[in-house]
Amino acid sequence: MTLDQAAELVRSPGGSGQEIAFRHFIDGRFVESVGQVSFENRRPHDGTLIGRVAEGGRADVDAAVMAARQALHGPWGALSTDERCDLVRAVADGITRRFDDFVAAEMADTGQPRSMMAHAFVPRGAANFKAFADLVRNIGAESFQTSTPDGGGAINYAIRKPKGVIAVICPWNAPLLLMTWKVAPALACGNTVVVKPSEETPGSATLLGEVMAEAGIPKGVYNVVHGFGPDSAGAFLTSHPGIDAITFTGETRTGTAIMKAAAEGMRDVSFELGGKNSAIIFADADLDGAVDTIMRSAFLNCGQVCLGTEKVLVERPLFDRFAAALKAKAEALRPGHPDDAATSLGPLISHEHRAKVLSYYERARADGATIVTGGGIPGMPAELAGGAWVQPTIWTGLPDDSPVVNEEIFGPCCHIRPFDTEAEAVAVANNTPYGLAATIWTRDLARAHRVAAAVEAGVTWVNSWFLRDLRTPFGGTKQSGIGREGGVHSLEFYTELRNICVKL
Ligand SMILES: NC(=O)c1ccc[n+]([C@@H]2O[C@H](COP(=O)([O-])OP(=O)(O)OC[C@H]3O[C@@H](n4cnc5c(N)ncnc54)[C@H](O)[C@@H]3O)[C@@H](O)[C@H]2O)c1
Ligand SMILES: O=C/C=C/C=C(\O)C(=O)O
Repeated sequence: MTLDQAAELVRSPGGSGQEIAFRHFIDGRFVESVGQVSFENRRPHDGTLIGRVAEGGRADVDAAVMAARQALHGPWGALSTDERCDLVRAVADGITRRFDDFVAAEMADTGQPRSMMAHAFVPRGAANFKAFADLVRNIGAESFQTSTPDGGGAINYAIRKPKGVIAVICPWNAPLLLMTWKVAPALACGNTVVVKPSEETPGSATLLGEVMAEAGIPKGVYNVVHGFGPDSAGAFLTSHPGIDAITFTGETRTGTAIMKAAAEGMRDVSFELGGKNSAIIFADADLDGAVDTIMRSAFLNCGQVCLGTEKVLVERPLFDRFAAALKAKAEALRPGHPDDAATSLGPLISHEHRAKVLSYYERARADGATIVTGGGIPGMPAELAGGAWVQPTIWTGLPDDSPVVNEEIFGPCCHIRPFDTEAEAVAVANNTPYGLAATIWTRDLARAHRVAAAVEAGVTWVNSWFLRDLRTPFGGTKQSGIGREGGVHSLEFYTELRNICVKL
């Protein structure tokens, strides 16, 4: 298949009625699986078939890792930092040029509204490549003037070398954003990558292969192998001896499995894992601002955002007004076709994931929740009835030990709980094995700083949410992650720092 054909197939997500073939992208070419095995890819908003996805076996993974190794020691490894960063920047320009194609691919794969994809998630694809091309081009390295007993002195200086061939394992909830958040720094630092997109969302990673070729990235630098996790491309990739490091975004329990694979051969890992994030809203908060923002942090992307809020803690004097205001806004959300401008709520990624979310809706009932709104499946028009739709849902009154307020649901739902003291709010927020994100709402900035430092989260927003400065350290504490990526912190993972001492 030529690159143009692949673009055409990915670009027209079923518009022409033809099935789209998502092939691997290995050594600069779109290829079928050696074993000719494939699986279905369906649209989450109506269940219709987008096409079939090649399922990578060991031979496909091996071919991709070999291509990445050859590129590393070939044309890619021979480039100067400036030449490499020029090419990485060209990828950002290529994504911008193909913006509509990426929006189409992400809408087809996730069912999310065009407005969200176009304004929130897809722009980050280009932004990620731009940020790291500019960072690596301009970053220096540390050195020391060292005293020596003979008085002659020495100079110690550090150099950064790429780690090698990086395995990039991606989730389905923000496919382009999250994959490029890893691929951009990996390439900018001189590595080569083998990407394993989620089985749910093959489109944008496949399309990016075309953009890489158009940008002049040498073949073998960026490779994509589709498939599943266990006993499939994911597990074959993370256990491949030719992989030098693994960056993974996904569920915490998957991280455990991947960490075991990484131990063989002592490969370094960078993990962005699950969360059960709290919003702490004090009585002096800007009520409208808090409601509008929690609406996004609880329901954006149909609640499928790792940084999203599922535990809402409200100081008692504000509790009733906050709950009523959030209920009204949630009930105004409109589920619908991703391309309908009136749509403000997309579906969940799959019927399998919907069954998981609905099991928590049932558990909330069993645990005695007051259902403020939602709790089931919305009535949808016939043409959308096959989609993985759920109602945005708000509960109050659950006990602190309910799984609904302790386990990650990853759906459009949240529990609102009153609190009376700052210490109580912090204790409830921290009562979780996760530690990914939190938001704090108060006009008392001394309290904001104090509570932000007390909450066990890798990322905390005050009077805001999901404001992202790509230079900041990003990652989870506790069981929400290992390592930090963002700005210079990404260099710590994607390069090996070596120290050289020269006797003067
Ligand atoms: N911390 C963050 O920044 C962040 C961002 C987005 C999503 N997430 C988390 O991701 C989860 C949702 O994504 P998901 O359902 O795709 O996660 P998942 O763990 O089910 O799958 C993620 C990826 O891992 C692959 N995989 C699964 N088992 C594997 C194995 N044994 N070996 C190798 N690869 C394997 C999958 O095929 C997929 O590509 C949520 O828990 C969410 O919190 C975290
Ligand atoms: O669903 C989780 C979103 C994660 C976002 C990022 O990793 C980011 O903003 O870089």
